Amino acid sequence: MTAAIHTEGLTKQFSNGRGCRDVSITVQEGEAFGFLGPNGAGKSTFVKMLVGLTYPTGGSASIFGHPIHSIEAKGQIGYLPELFRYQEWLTGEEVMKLHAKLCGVSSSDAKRRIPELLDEVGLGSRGKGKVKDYSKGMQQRLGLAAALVSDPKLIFLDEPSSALDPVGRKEVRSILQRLKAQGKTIFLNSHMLEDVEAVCDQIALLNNGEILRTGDVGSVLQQRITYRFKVGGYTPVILTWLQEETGIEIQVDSKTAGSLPASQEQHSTWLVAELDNEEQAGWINSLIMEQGMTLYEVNRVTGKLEDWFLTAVSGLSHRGEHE
Ligand SMILES: Nc1ncnc2c1ncn2[C@@H]1O[C@H](COP(=O)(O)OP(=O)(O)OP(=O)(O)O)[C@@H](O)[C@H]1O
Repeated sequence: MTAAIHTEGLTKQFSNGRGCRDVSITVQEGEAFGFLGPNGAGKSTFVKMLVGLTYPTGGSASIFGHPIHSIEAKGQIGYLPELFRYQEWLTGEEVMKLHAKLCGVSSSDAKRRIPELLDEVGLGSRGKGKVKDYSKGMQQRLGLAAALVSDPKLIFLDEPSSALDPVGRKEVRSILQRLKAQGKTIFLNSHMLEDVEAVCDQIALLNNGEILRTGDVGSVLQQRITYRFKVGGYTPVILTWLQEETGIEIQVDSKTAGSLPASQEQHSTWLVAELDNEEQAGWINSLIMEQGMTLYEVNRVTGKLEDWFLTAVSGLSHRGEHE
């Protein structure tokens, strides 16, 4: 099967030495690919090369087997840029019509698709209003609808929910999941790791313009995760019982143990355990309470993808921005 995206050593070096270097990836049709990286890592530059907005200075790339910059490649893609800006003097509907026309969408298809898409991104009748009166979040929603107007097979989304509130972010996540279920290929640049976890199959982490790490989201999510339980009425006897009952290594968090006066330590203690899933955390919660301890708080220490990201970039001298 021809890959939706294939790049070999794709490079864009700006005159200041920045950009991205030697990026080789393959994204199969129907896959969702998450491109992560600190600010300035080169993610947008990479996408701009693939959608034909900037020319590579090295390497090669194809979209469904067609060289990037070819009409055949461009005919398959939709793109929501990171720094979106639409014609302020037009209405949302007019922007959509313009994009439909530029993409060669027939007027009957455009007439059907535009109201559907405006509804789907939550703009609905606001599509009749001028872009100049839109909030930034509304403009981003319009950009997402415009990226989908040609019903593209491959959609590049560069930070699609950066301007949205939590409700809007959740809506966009659902749209991405629906697009994926329809078999679309999605290339997602995002700092929203929950979105990447929910939607993507594969991920790559870019740092200083180069791929630092790649992974399969399923495997990353299967990794164990640290939970902390703040309890009252702790005794070593109960802890031993908990460990025997669950077969899980649960320990007093050494960061807090001994740091408080004995009286307070007895009153409130952090227990820490590496768990496979949330069900185990729930099980430990109920056992803690059954044993007469008080459960004050439960923390999932970090998200799993966040762990993967932070571990990869920790200790790097040039995180993101090149010197
Ligand atoms: N036209 C340009 N000329 C010179 N340098 C540029 C140009 N465009 C981007 N850069 C530099 O290239 C590097 C990569 O930028 P890019 O916008 O691709 O990063 P990014 O990973 O998308 O960042 P962010 O997460 O902040 O959006 C940065 O150091 C940036 O300053």
